[in-house]
Amino acid sequence: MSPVLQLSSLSVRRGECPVVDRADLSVAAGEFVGLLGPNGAGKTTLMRAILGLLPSSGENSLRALRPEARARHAAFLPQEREIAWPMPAEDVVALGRMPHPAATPAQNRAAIERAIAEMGLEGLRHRPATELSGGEKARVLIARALAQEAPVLLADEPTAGLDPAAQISVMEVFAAHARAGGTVIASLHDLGLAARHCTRLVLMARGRIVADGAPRDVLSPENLAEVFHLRAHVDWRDEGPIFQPLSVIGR
Ligand SMILES: Nc1ncnc2c1ncn2[C@@H]1O[C@H](COP(=O)(O)OP(=O)(O)OP(=O)(O)O)[C@@H](O)[C@H]1O
Repeated sequence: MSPVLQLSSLSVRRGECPVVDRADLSVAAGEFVGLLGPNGAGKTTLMRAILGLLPSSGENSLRALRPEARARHAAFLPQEREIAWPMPAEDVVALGRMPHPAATPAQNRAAIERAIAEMGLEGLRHRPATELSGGEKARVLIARALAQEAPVLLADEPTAGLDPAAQISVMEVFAAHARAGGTVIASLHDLGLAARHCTRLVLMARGRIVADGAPRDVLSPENLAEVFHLRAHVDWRDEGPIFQPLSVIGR
């Protein structure tokens, strides 16, 4: 299957330092990729570079698209959960339709309603978005990204600040998006959620991709120790892995 995103030797420099260092990545339709790595590993920088929000060198298939086409191809959930205007939550979700000027009102309404339902926002839709809690705002912004109906969804820490049930719901919505032929790349710090829901994990450390593959291979005891400085209990059960960080090592 041809990739929906292809990076070759993608690098981003901040001053003298490469903060993303020669990243090679090929992602196909149907994949739910968990982007992992400790704080400062380069996950946000990589996602922003993929979207053309930061200058980068190397090859990036999205860069070939004009900005309007890129916005239809890839939606982005930024790490910051800021909503500046006191507009109703459903109007924030509707902003996801901006890259679709040729869509009919019915198409727009259907996409907005789907996103509101997927994020369980029916009871919040008329509330001013600025008055919502942190987790509620996060769900509104995820719904905005879903309403964009882009085949590729890049989400920067989508589960941060969400209660456990909301975290699982978001991961299930993303997994369903991938099963329906979309592609999701989400940076995650919860290794258990990543192992349980993602089809593939990409592990970054100091700007480099150091492991890429099935959750069981990427979350090896060696990678947990060397990259995360963690000793953990991982039980790879049939119903899904159970992951428990136990202690910090070698730091
Ligand atoms: N504007 C900037 N100027 C200089 N260095 C920066 C800038 N933005 C980010 N960096 C550095 O780039 C590195 C990668 O940052 P990035 O935000 O991509 O990491 P991350 O993996 O997303 O981390 P986290 O898990 O903490 O969100 C970090 O060392 C960070 O300090």
